[in-house]
Amino acid sequence: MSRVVVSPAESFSLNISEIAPDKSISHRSVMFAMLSKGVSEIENFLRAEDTMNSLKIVKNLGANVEDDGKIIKISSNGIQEPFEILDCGNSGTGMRLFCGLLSSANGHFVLTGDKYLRRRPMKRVTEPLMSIGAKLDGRRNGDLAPLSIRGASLKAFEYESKIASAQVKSAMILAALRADGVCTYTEPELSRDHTERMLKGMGADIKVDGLTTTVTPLKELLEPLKIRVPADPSSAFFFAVAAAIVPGSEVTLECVTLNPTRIEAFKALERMGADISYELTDDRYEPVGNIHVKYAPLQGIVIEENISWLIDELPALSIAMATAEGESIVKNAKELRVKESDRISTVVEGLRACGIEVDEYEDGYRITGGALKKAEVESDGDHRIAMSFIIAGLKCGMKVSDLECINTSFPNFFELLSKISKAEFTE
Ligand SMILES: O=C(O)C1=C[C@@H](OP(=O)(O)O)[C@@H](O)[C@H](O)C1
Ligand SMILES: C=C(OP(=O)(O)O)C(=O)O
Repeated sequence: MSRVVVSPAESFSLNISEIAPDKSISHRSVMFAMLSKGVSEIENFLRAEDTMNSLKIVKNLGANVEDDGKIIKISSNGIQEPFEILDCGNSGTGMRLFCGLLSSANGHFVLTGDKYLRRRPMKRVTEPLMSIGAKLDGRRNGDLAPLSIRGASLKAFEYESKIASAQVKSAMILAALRADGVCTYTEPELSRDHTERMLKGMGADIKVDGLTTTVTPLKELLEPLKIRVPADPSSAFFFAVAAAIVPGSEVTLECVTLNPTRIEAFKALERMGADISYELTDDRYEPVGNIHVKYAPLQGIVIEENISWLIDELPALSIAMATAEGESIVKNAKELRVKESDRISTVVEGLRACGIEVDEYEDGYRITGGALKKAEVESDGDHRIAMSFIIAGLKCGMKVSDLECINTSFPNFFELLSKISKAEFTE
């Protein structure tokens, strides 16, 4: 299944309750279980490559994992030095958060990943961690994986980050839990806050005041985590765009996290004209609920603030922008260049292949909405690019190649797509 030809869709009306579970929360759930004194129970864990790699790493670090296929139970007697190299696969979240978790653990650890992850910058975590005493190294002076970590004693810190990154923030919060005094971390814009919510829910002393998070190191192990992972808004968003661009369509996306740091792309789609409503159904670690999206003609939009709140959805949003009336601009989104692919280049090249006028900037792009035409697009090994252009195919037909990457975050994507469109696979 390395290439797919997608046919244009007729109007559809769907309820989807099987959107892939949240990737950010799934990674964190298995890592944080290692900081607790009892048995953590994780229901609806994302069984995709990125998060299964994190689960495997947690096992290699000595956790006791029982999995009946529905609930994963994890208990730990503390992090053990592993016999294996720890392979994070394609996952930036996995690699960067493990750096924070392992920096203070007893032993030697080697983290690696696939060829895409091994080209992504790691200095953003290795540098601040090393500044508080962590012993890390990697290719290009600690910027590129494979990374090695020798656990060490960490000093208390007051760190001001220049980038709004939940991965960096989470790595530093995990380090702070084992530091020798109270720590503060300040970010330039609020990034997704699952780490703070989940660790607080487990009893950690974490206070958030605007952009500053204060962490008091653990005096004892945390309470076990008992969580049902909600659906991932970043995965749900592909089907939101599908409903927003196929005239006469509507979709209800069930049990999605409604965390405000995660649903900004839905808000942007709403500002473009789509008819969107939200219904809260649960609120434990996270607000969770249903999102209803109904087609309406779209207008262009400018996106320049709170970029980290919709960074992963920008490729899919750019498909909506390409079908909208008028111009859309994305600015301040340089981070897109260091994701699984350089998502500014892959979006720009893909849309140009579909006949859309696009200007590329260092930190974003300008899209002039128009008639998308069928083209052949390569994903460059990037799941979000592959799924975004498949969704564009619902409008005009599309051939997309290099599809295996979709398994990193959304293994049942094609099963759900088949409810809307005919997809034919070729080698
Ligand atoms: O913390 C997380 O779970 C994530 C944070 C974001 O990355 P950055 O921290 O690099 O912005 C996001 O792009 C990634 O998909 C998941
Ligand atoms: C950027 C992403 O993930 P990660 O950084 O964890 O590889 C993503 O899923 O779009």
